[in-house]
Amino acid sequence: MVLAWRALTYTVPGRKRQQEPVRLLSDLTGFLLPGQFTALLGPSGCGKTTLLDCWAGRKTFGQLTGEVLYDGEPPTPALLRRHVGYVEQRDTLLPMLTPYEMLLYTAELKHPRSLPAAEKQRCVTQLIEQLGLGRCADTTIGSVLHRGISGGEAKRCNIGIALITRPRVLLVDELTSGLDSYYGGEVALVVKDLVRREGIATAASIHSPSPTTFALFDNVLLLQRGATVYFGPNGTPALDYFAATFPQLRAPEAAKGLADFLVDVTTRAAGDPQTEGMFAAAYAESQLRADNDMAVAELVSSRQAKRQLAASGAASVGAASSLASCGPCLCLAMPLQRCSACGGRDAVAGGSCCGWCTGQAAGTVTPMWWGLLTLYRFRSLRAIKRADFIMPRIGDKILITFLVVTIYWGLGDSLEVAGVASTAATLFLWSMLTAFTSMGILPCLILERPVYVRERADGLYRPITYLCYKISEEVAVGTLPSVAYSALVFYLVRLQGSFLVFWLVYWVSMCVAVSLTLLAGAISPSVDVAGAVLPAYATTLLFFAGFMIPWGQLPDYWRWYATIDHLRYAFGSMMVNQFSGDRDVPYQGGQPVLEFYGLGGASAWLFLLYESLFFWVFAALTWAALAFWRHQRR
Ligand SMILES: Nc1ncnc2c1ncn2[C@@H]1O[C@H](COP(=O)(O)OP(=O)(O)OP(=O)(O)O)[C@@H](O)[C@H]1O
Repeated sequence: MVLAWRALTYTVPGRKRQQEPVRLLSDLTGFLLPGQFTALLGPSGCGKTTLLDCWAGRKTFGQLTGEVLYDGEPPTPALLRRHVGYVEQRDTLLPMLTPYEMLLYTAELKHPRSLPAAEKQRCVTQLIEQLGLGRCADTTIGSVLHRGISGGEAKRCNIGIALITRPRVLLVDELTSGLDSYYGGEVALVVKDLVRREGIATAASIHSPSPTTFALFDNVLLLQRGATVYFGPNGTPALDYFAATFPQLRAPEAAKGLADFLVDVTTRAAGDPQTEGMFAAAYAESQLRADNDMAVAELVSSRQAKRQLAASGAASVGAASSLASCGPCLCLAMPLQRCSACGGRDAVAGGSCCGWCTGQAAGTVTPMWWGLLTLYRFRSLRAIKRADFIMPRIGDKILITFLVVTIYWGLGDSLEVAGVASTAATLFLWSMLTAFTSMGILPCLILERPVYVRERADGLYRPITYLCYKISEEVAVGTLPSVAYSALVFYLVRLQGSFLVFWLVYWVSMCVAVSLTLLAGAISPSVDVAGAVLPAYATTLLFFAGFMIPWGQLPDYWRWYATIDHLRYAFGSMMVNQFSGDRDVPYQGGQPVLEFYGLGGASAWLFLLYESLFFWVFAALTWAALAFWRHQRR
């Protein structure tokens, strides 16, 4: 596949309204050819990452003009996901997996489900070998706090993720960042080897490569302030160009130290108003630019002609095979037809499919249930073995259960005024417990956001799949222990009514708290913001739950808030369960208990139903935030 770009310009709005838009890329033209390795070079801030983002279709704002063409055509999101591997600057690996597991996990979600498991394992083993990851294949990736594989191995693992589907174009940001010259060279060598062997069109941005590493690149694209300064072959041709165009510069002898020379002169020139635009202007006027423009025009038209030829050939094969469309969701018909939309590789021209059954229509190659299964298999099963995952979910509840049981031991069946008051306090405490303790899961939610953003952009799963995975994981971890805490509190405090209702209220509150916490995590830009917003919101709920101020004593203008306070339904349901029937005895001022708390005539089951509605509302809002709210502006 050939990647070509023509007259590419990218501008972002100025920081203040009155400010002019800022041009980050100016009139760039060039191409990446199969099997060639291109270095993206230039001073820090010259626009290397911006250009990679534009090629990979990852820009979320700003104005992009000009053309980015893959084999002569503007790319579709499906083409970018399938044929373009993008290794971003920042590592986005799952710390609890090993490199082998990380690659296999990605393979399970990026390859069609129809590809046999043995074939996926074979692809991963081959990649591990090609990337030289054999020695650390079974070492945990780790994180800053728990060291695992080295920085170079992590970089190679990230490159492996981009190579899983054997992309035709590979884009790598900061190929050697954070690595010493030896490991940087090693990573570059591995990529070079793959590029040549697999015929991948590859570009990598790089800072201060050693001469040996730089010599691995076939071409150089040198940028300065978003403009091309040089685009052409590496080595002597680059030196010759600079020597001929700028005889006043003292070029390094031969190609040794060429990368440093190029970056040094352009960086120095960028600081001097007299020489700032000199390099870009010279390139724009040069024969080299004219040749590059012509090469791009030829490449684009020849690729377009080739595609048209292929399309007309495919149409005639399709007509001859007379395959019927498999139509909407006729999943069972697909293995027989192996239609192009579902099978990808085993395409038979002429077949078509709605794609829902495979997930293709939603931008993934696997259906939702497969995505969920893979997330459980690779992430949840490992997470539940870790103390730092389990403790925030269980430890705090054990402590609160211990306190409630030891403080209110055996008081739950008392109908004295003091007994009723202490039981109401116990039920209030118990109904609000999950709203506060669920906050323990916030940090890990926000910290894994970069992984979510990358995996979603790579088409591994949809926001709904991720949401269902997160909710079900939390609920699954909390359900069994919830029976234990509820039973301890219910029977040891000697609470009355139905244990089933008591436990169900706790369980539904836990589900509501999970979806609320996920919502806070999804909309908050950082752990700090989420950590401030969520407790503040939960605290407001306490005032209107019906215990601190009974419903009847609430000012009229605050009743609306009590109506949308889910704790009110949790507390109300527990109170009705505890005090209905004979236990609804006269309480303060001679009023029956339930009437005093504004619960006269209320139904425990109906309140439970109201409370469960909050779960769906918060979950729907979380889905919308995951799908449409972009924290990353790039
Ligand atoms: N959203 C934005 N608004 C304004 N300026 C931006 C925005 N995004 C990037 N820039 C600026 O655009 C320039 C190019 O940024 P980019 O990240 O592409 O540089 P780079 O060459 O990759 O840098 P480095 O080598 O240090 O990673 C920088 O000066 C950066 O500050």
